[in-house]
Amino acid sequence: MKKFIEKLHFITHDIDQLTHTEQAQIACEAGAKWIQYRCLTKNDDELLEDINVIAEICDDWGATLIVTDHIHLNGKADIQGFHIEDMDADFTKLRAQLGEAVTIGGSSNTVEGLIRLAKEGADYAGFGPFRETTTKPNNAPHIGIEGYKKAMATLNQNGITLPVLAVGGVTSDDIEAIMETGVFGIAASAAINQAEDMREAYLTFYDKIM
Ligand SMILES: Cc1ncc(COP(=O)(O)OP(=O)(O)O)c(N)n1
Ligand SMILES: Cc1nc(C(=O)O)sc1CCOP(=O)(O)O
Ligand SMILES: [Mg+2]
Repeated sequence: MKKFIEKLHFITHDIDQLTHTEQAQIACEAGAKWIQYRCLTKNDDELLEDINVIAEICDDWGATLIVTDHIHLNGKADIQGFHIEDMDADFTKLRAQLGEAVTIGGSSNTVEGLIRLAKEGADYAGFGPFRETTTKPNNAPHIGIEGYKKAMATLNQNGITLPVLAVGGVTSDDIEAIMETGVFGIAASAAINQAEDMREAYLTFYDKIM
């Protein structure tokens, strides 16, 4: 089932300045239509407490709520989908488990990984890191502008239309060049939620992507 996927995904994160719910509220008030709640530090009760508040915010503002991992919470709150961070996860099995209506996104560091995600029925994929990210430092090579261009050309040659989002260390200054590579959109966290004015930062991203 083809799903609507937004071009700009805002990812919440454990930061000192703002709670996850505050981040979702500010992003939605600024126009966000896609919130990925990424919290890997709380127990289920605490997660559901956050998720129920964020789901209401998303409902009020017409935004899609995606939860990172924690697929056991499916059906326990008004969650539209899950972003699976395990790059080895079997998406065919996940689809069977979660059903057609649930949006399922995956991550990859390679074009081969993107092709696998597409074949296994992922609804979208985060492809990164664009450059170094402090949100989840990792050792994967940076994709960079040329990497996105090459990957998108390969996907096109193979007739793969999976929506690919650039992720990892993206700032508003990068948006134009990234979007010119042919990726579908961008997912970002730190450049928005750690900006001096989060609302302003979200709006800058939004204006440049849309
Ligand atoms: C849209 C989107 N893309 C990528 C990620 C991060 O996923 P991943 O890099 O797999 O996660 P870590 O293992 O680095 O935590 C995301 N959350 N959303
Ligand atoms: C959770 C996560 N992992 C990423 C990776 O590239 O592995 S990017 C990312 C979230 C986005 O991060 P930013 O704060 O840099 O926008
Ligand atoms: Mg990562």
